This record gives sequence, C-alpha cells and structure tokens, in this order.
Amino acid sequence: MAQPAIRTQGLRVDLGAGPILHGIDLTVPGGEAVALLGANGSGKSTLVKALMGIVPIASGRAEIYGADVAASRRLVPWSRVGYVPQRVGSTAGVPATALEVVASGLLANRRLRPGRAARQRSLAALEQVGLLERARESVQVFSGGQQQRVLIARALVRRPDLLILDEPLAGIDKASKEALAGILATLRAQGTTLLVVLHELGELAGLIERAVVLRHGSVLHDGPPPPAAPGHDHPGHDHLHAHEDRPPGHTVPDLSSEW
Ligand SMILES: Nc1ncnc2c1ncn2[C@@H]1O[C@H](COP(=O)(O)OP(=O)(O)OP(=O)(O)O)[C@@H](O)[C@H]1O
Repeated sequence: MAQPAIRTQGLRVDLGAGPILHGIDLTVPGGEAVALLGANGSGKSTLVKALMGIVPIASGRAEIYGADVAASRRLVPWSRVGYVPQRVGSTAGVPATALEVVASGLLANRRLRPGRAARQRSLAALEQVGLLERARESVQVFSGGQQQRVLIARALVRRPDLLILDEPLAGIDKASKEALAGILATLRAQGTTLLVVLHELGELAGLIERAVVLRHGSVLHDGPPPPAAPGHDHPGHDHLHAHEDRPPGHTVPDLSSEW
C-alpha cells in the first residue's frame, strides 16, 4: 500500500520553556486536502515546522512518505515536498526578480546553481500562478497577494506531490485569495496532497475535505470541517451541506470558538 504523505505518532515538540505539541497523531493519505485550524498559538505552525524538520522533535515520530524526518533526514524525499512558509516580509528588501525567487526553489543543499532546465520550469511555475508576464520584475514592487503567489510558484517549481502552506490567505486582498483558491483547486484535481494552515476556511471552503483543529498543542477535532464562527467572512455552510448524506449520528461539532 502507498505510504501516507504525512504521518505523525505521539509527536511532541518542546520550544522555550515547555511543550508546545503534546503527542499529535495525524495521518494524511496521498491526495487529501486537509486544513489545519486552531486559535493563535495553538501550535499549527510548529506542527508544520516539525514536519519540515525545522524544529526539533522531543519524542514521537514525524514521517514524510514513510521517512522519519528526525532520524533519517537525508532519506526524506524533499523533492516531492513544496513548503510555503508564513509570509513575514520574506521578500521585503530583497532585490530579486520573481523569476529569481522562483528558481531558488530548485536549489538543492549542495548545489548553488540551479540546473539548465530551471529557467523553463520557473517560468512554467510563474505561469501557473498567473505571473508569467511579470517574471523579470522585482518582487519588491509586488502587492502582498502577488508576493504570496511568487512564494507558491517557488514551491510549485519542484512539482511537489505534497504541498504544505502556512496561512497562505493571510493579509492578501480578496482577488488574490480567489486566485489562490483556483490554483489550489487545480493542484488538488491533479492529485497533489494539500496541508493548509488557516484561520478560517474562507475561499478554500469548497476545497477542504478534512479539518484538523488544534487546541493548546493537541488535536481537538479531526474530521469534516466545522462551521465557521458567526461573523466570519465566509462561513463554510456550502461545504457542510455537501455532507448531508453522511450516516445518521455523524455530526459536525461546533468548534467555532477555536479559531
Ligand atoms: N521558537 C519558539 N520558542 C518558544 N516558544 C515558541 C517558539 N515558536 C513558537 N512558540 C510558542 O509556541 C506556541 C505555538 O506557536 P505556533 O506559531 O505554532 O502557533 P500557531 O497556531 O501557528 O499560531 P498563529 O496562528 O498565531 O500563527 C505559541 O505559544 C508560541 O508562542
């Protein structure tokens, strides 16, 4: 049977004074689109960073396509994984063109110059996010949404089977959110596994089939996406209606206060 894209067992991460993640068990089979939800500080980014081998694992396991991220980092098929970190001015002040930022996604550990095909692949990735025409412009002049699309192209240039995005909708305008939702829907249709950290499902409500909600570093809910809190921009009602054919007794808990 195919290895799941992601598997954690009893994953614990300690940062600073104490534990941040307490024994997370999570399996994401290939092809799923999963949202990671939870209030600020619940541990979403830390979980993603543990999967990416960025923060140390105190105990338990985290596997990407069956390879233990902590024990055998070099055996992890990183070329199959695209990662879009939380956008914290990651392009601000860097005098790079969109093409250069995207091509940097192909840099391997020991190879400083991307291979020959890099340019074509980078242009193709920029086309996927609708920025081909702007490939040679400095990313400094781009809007927040356009910068986010460049960072997504940087992940896509690897042609990943698994794409992990940390808050891709944060701080960008509605048109960019919709454009992003379209890009992710296409990837999903092509079979790409998606793990997306979100504060609310918003524009991605129609795409997400499973929600994992964290609270204080533990999994509070793992199943159908819960309804959004009243007053949120874009409640996930449409998506939830699609689940009306679930067997009696299969209820979606109200977790709206959690994120
Ligand atoms: N390097 C660190 N050192 C100490 N504590 C940390 C570190 N990184 C994160 N934390 C703490 O771990 C907890 C979880 O943080 P994390 O960024 O994973 O939460 P989050 O759910 O992604 O939140 P947000 O939605 O605000 O991004 C927070 O209390 C945070 O202060």
